[in-house]
Order: sequence, then structure tokens, then C-alpha cells
Amino acid sequence: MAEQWQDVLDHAVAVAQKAGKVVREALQSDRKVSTKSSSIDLVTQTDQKVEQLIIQSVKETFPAHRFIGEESVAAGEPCDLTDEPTWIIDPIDGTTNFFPLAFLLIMGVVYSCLEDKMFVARRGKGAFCNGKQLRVSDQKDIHCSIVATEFGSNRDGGAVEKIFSSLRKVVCLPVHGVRGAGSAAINLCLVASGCVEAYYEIGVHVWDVAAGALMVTEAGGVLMDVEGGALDMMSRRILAANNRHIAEQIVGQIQAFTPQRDDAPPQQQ
Ligand SMILES: O=P(O)(O)O[C@H]1[C@H](O)[C@@H](O)[C@H](O)[C@@H](O)[C@@H]1O
Ligand SMILES: [Mg+2]
Ligand SMILES: [Mg+2]
Repeated sequence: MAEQWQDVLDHAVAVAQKAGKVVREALQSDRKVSTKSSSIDLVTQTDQKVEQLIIQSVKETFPAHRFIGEESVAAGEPCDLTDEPTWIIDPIDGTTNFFPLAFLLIMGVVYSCLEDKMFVARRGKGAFCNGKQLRVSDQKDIHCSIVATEFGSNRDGGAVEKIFSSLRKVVCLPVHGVRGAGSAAINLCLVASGCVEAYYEIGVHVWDVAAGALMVTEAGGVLMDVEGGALDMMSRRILAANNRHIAEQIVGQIQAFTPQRDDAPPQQQ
């Protein structure tokens, strides 16, 4: 008998490859950019087209499955994570070339379509890039560590102050360097691959991080809230690291704030 969920994972990889082709083609032509929550929260027709392509394809094969998709939520669909089999989709994450998918947090797929790198993780079975097993860095010294982060799309003055202040404190620990791939999903894959020791961000959404978060734990890393408690996928805050010691030193530098949760009820007009 085929292993449980293997058909779902195979479907996720196949649809990621199909979507990657659409994104690569669109990079030659699609420049129609619209805004969502703010002037720097951008969406293109390709984001919407790719999300629909994935949802249609999954529905045909797994009609009972549910979805949390970035562009569907932006269009008013609920962001409810239940015990039903649920696909969490970010059709394009970051600089128009990354593509994360998570299925009920038991498997994750991130396809970096310009590099043709397919990252796949399954709970309890490891994380892989193009078939090669991933392992986090074994660095234990924060001063020799590289930390990834992003400014995000929040331009509220108080939040920006805290983001800069946290970054200044992290830089001055000192750490070896700071990076940002422009994509939460890829930053998490960089932690899982051992290319950076840690990644933190406040303001991300569940679809930005669900797939990459599994990549990190399956590669031997840790996840927590930016204030050190357990990670809450809907809280829009995440810290991922190669080990707990590195994570806790970063926690000590972060000035946290609390964005509106992904699962908050819709705001009254
Ligand atoms: O490109 P997105 O899917 O919107 O995700 C981005 C997010 O918009 C940005 O605010 C974060 O800083 C990035 O880490 C996300 O990947
Ligand atoms: Mg995203
Ligand atoms: Mg996106």
C-alpha cells in the first residue's frame, strides 16, 4: 500500500512545478501590480492566477481538502485552520520567484522556480532540496552566526522603530552578518540548509512560513516565538534557528510587537 499522504506530497510537488513554469513565463510579461493592505503590500495577476491554478488542481484530485491561500484571504475568504486536511498556500513569496505550499503542517513544499530548487519536508521524515537531505548549521557561537530577517510591509511608525531597534541590537551582539532573501519561505530554507544560523520576522503570515517552518524542524532546527515562547503559527511572529542557544540570544535583542493575528475575526467597518 502506498505510504499515507505520499499522493498528497507528489501532487504538491507536481503542482509547484506547473506553477513555477507560469511564474517564469510571467516574469517576461506581467508587470500589472496592485496593492492590498498598504502601498507596499503588492500583488500581481500572476499571484492570483497561480493560487487559482493550485486550488483547482488540488480540488480535482482531493475534493474534500480545504485551503488557506494568501490571495483568497485577501479577497475575503476565512483564514481558519481546522483539523480538516488543509493546504496553506502562498502562490508567490517575496521577489516573484519563490513558491511555498504547506499541507496541514505535516508536509511543506517550497519551489524556488528561477533556481529550480525544490525544497520538500515531511514531518518525521526529514527535509530535502532536489533530493539531497538538509541539515542546519552546527554553529554554537552567536558571534560567528549569520542572521536573516526582513523589514516586512508594516510602515506604522512604532512598528518600524521596533524593527530597527531590534536589528541594531542583533547586529551589535555582534553577529557575523545579517541577510534577507526577500522571502520568508526562502529565509527558512536557508536556515534548514545551514546557510544562515537564524531567521526572525514580525508581520509575516501563516502562508509565508508554514512550509518553511517544517523545513527547519525536519533539518534539526528549532522554532519559537520572538519572545521565546512556543511558536504560534497564526501570531504573525517567528524565530527559527539552528539550535536553542542561538535562538535564545536573539530573543534577548528583539523588541516585540503584536500584529493583528491571521485568525482574528474580520474587522467591523
Ligand atoms: O511576497 P509575499 O507573499 O507578500 O510575502 C512576503 C511579505 O509580503 C513580506 O512582508 C515579508 O517580509 C516577506 O518575508 C514575505 O515573504
Ligand atoms: Mg509571502
Ligand atoms: Mg505571496
